[in-house]
Amino acid sequence: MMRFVKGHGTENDFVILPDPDGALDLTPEAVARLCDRRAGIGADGVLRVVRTKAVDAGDVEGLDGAEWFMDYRNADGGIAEMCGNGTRVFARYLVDAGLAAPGEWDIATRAGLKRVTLGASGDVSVDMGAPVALGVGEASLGGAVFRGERVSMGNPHLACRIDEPVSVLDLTRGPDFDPAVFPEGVNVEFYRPVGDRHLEMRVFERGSGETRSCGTGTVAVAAAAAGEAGTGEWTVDVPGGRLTVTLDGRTSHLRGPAVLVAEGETRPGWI
Ligand SMILES: N[C@@H](CCC[C@H](N)C(=O)O)C(=O)O
Repeated sequence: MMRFVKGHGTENDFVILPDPDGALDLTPEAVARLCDRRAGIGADGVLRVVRTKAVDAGDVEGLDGAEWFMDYRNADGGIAEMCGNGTRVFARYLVDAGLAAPGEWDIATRAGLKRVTLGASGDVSVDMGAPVALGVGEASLGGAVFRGERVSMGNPHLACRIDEPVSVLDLTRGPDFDPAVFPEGVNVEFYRPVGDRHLEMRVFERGSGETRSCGTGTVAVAAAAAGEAGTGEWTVDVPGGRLTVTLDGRTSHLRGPAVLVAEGETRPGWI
């Protein structure tokens, strides 16, 4: 039996598993079953909520500055370094559960400490760190080749600018890419400018398929659209809503809604 909370950030949805002492043996198979939209609870990923001192986060240093570690898993059970919407929903959960106070504090992730800012309700903002531009790359979809900017947000992205509305894309199948260029896989974003510092975006996420939003992806496309010296506030419309990205040349911030919608328990023996 497992206690869970369900939440989302601009419809990028998560099963949240409170596991303060790290007692849960969370296998990839269990994650995939939880995220299954027909036979499980259904989600783009899992956020295990565990005390930093109760986990071994590999070679990531400096995490003990944060009480809570976000153990993020993709819907296919795979591990990802970072999830922008996940950190926002994770922070909302901690405040809602009385495990942290509204304000400003760090969450430990596999991509290092991420500082969140939130009130007792409303939007959650997270300092996502500096987007790292890695040069051009390409992916193909439905026989067409899309060139874009490779960007690391701790996790890998390919941000492809397109000229037509993003709604025309068929993302029922994922883009193909060269595994020699993206040995860890890649999250592929398609974006189009629709106004002044205003973009629309769709994404095909590594390990989850098309999702209705991706926080690291929105920062990656804002950074790609802004170019090298770009700073300022960007609005990014995704199928699940609207996110705001602020670039200041040193770091990036992601702001938007984070909502908890349900809680419950899995049936004994199911997982
Ligand atoms: N939706 C997330 C990103 C989740 C991880 C991604 N699928 C990966 O494998 O890198 C976000 O909001 O950033």
